[in-house]
Order: sequence, then structure tokens, then C-alpha cells
Amino acid sequence: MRVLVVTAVAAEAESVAAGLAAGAGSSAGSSAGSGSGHGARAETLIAGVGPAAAAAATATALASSADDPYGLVVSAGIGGGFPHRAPVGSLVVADAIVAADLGADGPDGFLSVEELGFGRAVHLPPAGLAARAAEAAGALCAPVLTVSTVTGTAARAAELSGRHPRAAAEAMEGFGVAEAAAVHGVPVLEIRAISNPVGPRDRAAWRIGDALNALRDGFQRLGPLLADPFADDTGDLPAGNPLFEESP
Ligand SMILES: O=C(O)c1cccc(C(=O)CC[C@H]2O[C@@H](n3cnc4c(=O)[nH]cnc43)[C@H](O)[C@@H]2O)c1
Repeated sequence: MRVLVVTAVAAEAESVAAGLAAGAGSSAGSSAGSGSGHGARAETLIAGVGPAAAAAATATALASSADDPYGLVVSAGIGGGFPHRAPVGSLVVADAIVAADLGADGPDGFLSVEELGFGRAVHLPPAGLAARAAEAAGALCAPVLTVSTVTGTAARAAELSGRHPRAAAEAMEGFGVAEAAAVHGVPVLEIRAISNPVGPRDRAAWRIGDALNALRDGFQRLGPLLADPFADDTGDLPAGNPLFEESP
């Protein structure tokens, strides 16, 4: 199956490609690269930062693939981790991809675009696949928030955590990728390697190199699954994964 892995920047695409190549014992490219990890036909796409860039690039790639369509889209990259759930250097696979700041604010709090009646605020990856991907990658399986502004205060982190108590990470592209995938009827996954805590802005706390290494290792381990993502899709969740938590 052809798999499209969408990253924001080249360094993330290079980590993904290196992981797939290491898993396969063969080489894989980066920006428009394709890896043959364990038979996976995974191609990386560098879409730019933020949900709009991610959606535009993903939709364009999917629209251009009619003669050999993608069977799965994966939003991948670094992200911020809610510290009590996802420490720096860990991996999170999304069981829900949540547009956390798409809506309306007001004196009574935030209303999501869904609560406003204008569309959807959550995309759900196939539950069994997300769980198997988390197990394979050694990742937590939990909601990942998509934001247009990186959280930089404790108050904002607490607000997001309050609204999404199971959320483990935030990043800026997942929901855009998922919107494009949904338009084309293609299932979506999101995987984030944690580079910094979600909270007060502290550039000294960033560990981008560690996160990129974790992303590479995660994709090395994901290679066999991506070769045939739905092969074991019985609808059951894998037993015995201590990192897995129930879907919302
Ligand atoms: O200037 C800052 O304080 C700051 C802190 C973290 C990340 C940034 C970025 O501009 C990176 C955006 C880029 O990386 C992903 N990312 C990484 N960490 C986070 C985060 O804590 N919250 C949201 N996105 C994050 C994101 O997906 C973008 O691709 C700046």
C-alpha cells in the first residue's frame, strides 16, 4: 500500500526516511523520497508549518495520486508534550486529532467549531491501527491537539489540559492533514516525537535533536506495520500494551 507521510520541515522528513531505510536495510529519500521499509511504499512530503500549509500540500498530493492512490496518510513530526503524560524524547500516536483552537472564545469559555455548528473539531484515526502503531513504535496512544499558536504560558497549557484532559501532545499540522485526508476518503494517523514541554516558553528546554532521533527510531519500528497497515485489522485492540489508553 502507498503511504504518504507529511512533515512540516525537511529535518522531520529526513528522520522519517532514515527510520524507514534503517528498518528496511535500504535507502530512502527525504522531500519527495520514498522508502521501501519492509515493503512499505512510504513517501515523505514536506508541507510547511501550520494546519493551512499542511492541508493544502496534503490535498494537492492526494488529488495528484488518482492513478496510484494513497491508502494511508500519516502526519509526523516533533511536538510539545503535556509533561505529566508525554516527556521530552517520548512518542505519541494520536487516537484523536483535535482542532484545539478552532472556534470562538467568550466570557463563558471556548466553543469549538463543532459546538458552533460549523464543522468538525476532531478526526479519529482507525482505532485498531492507531493502537497497533503505538505498540509498534513504543508510543503512548492518546489525543494530539492541533494549534495555530504554540502554547507559551502555564495558563494556556492548563486551559488546554482542562478542555482535553487526555491530551498528551500538541503540534501544528495534524488537523490540517486529517482534513485533507478526510476530503479524499483516506484514513489518517498522527505521530509526534516530543521536543519540548507544553507550558511556559523556555527555548533552553527544547530537545529537537532528541525528538528527531526518537522520530527516526519510531519509524524504523513502524516499517513492518506501514508495509500493510490494515493486514491485522480485526477491529480488536492489541492486548497487553501498557501505554494504550481508551479512546475518548
Ligand atoms: O518559540 C517557541 O517558544 C516555540 C516552542 C516550540 C515550538 C516552536 C515552533 O515554532 C515549532 C513549530 C513546529 O514544531 C512543531 N512543534 C514543536 N513543539 C511544539 C509545541 O510545543 N506546540 C506546537 N507545535 C510544536 C509544530 O508542529 C511545528 O511544525 C516554537
